[in-house]
Amino acid sequence: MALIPATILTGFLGSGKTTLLKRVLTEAHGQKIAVIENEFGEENIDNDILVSDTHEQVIQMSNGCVCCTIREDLRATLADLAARKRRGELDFERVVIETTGLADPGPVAQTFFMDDEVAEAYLLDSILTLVDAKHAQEQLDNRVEAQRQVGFADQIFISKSDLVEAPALAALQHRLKHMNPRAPQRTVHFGEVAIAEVFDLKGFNLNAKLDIDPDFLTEDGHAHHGHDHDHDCGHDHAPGEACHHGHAHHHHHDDDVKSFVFRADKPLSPAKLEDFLGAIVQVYGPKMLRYKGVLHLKGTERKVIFQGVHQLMGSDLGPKWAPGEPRVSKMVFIGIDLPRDILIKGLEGCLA
Ligand SMILES: Nc1nc2c(ncn2[C@@H]2O[C@H](COP(=O)(O)OP(=O)(O)OP(=O)(O)O)[C@@H](O)[C@H]2O)c(=O)[nH]1
Repeated sequence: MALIPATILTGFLGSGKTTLLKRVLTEAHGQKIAVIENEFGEENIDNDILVSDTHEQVIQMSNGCVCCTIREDLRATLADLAARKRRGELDFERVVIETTGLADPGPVAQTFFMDDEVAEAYLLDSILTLVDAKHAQEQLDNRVEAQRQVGFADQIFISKSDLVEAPALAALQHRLKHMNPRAPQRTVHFGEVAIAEVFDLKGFNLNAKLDIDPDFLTEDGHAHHGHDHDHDCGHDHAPGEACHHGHAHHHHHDDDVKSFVFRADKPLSPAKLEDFLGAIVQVYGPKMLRYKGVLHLKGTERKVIFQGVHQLMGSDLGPKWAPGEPRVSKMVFIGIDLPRDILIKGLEGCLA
């Protein structure tokens, strides 16, 4: 049986998850979608909103948060849905999990890898994160959950851009890009987004490529993040405008979630790499939110697609390197206070 694609919809409280989901379900004529709703309270308001307008299967998981207390419920719900589909009792083509605004997407994503029954039935398509343009700066300053939701995203949707001025939006986009350079960003007005931009993104499975703006990489390659001039630098200038005072800038936000990229022109040794990454995830796994890469490994003519969440990692053989295509390994790491230099040095030590 074909794997059932699953989408995790996350975003801080009030960021517009339900609004977006409702739009998508309304638009998704002909597609049968099972929705797993997770809310804290007993009253599931979102559920009513969704059910009144659509004919989807909505499974409600209340009284806890899907990422912690009721994670076993999530596993059981997913397994049960798949079993009922197999038996012909339920008919659906994909699953959407809407998490609570305070959920950490990590454990939710891990459910798709850790449990055999779930892993055999589902394919995690992508993690979509809603970011509230009006409130995100403050949420990101104060709430680690909000940061992690951005760090995990395969696609970022920015809601409520109608409520902010263009420079504030640009500053937010800049900040998000530095936290997660891998996730494309797109503004959405009251959830208005084409279904093709929501489903089958294959973001998590990374079948295709790492979409990282090359200029961004050069900028980010420096140890000093001299680019966040637009916040808290103590000088009066418009957001987005560079600060012209001559002192050295630090990363003023001190966002816990940061990212960096490793690149190598020479092939990597599979054995060395496995040893090194295996050791690294033992130590830093809890801080490693997402890491992904396209690798050139010695001994294979095919690209190796590598990805992980916390301690769990996996790799797949991708397509062959095209004739004349530069065989460059690229890996992006997104995490909390990751020791960039240790990781980069270690990876350089893995060259064949
Ligand atoms: N101005 C504006 N408001 C929006 C936009 N998108 C959503 N909203 C409003 O924001 C509020 C919260 O939206 P929801 O979709 O309920 O947010 P949520 O993320 O599901 O909220 P929780 O489930 O409580 O975490 C609602 O009043 C929406 O109408 C937008 O693009 N612009």
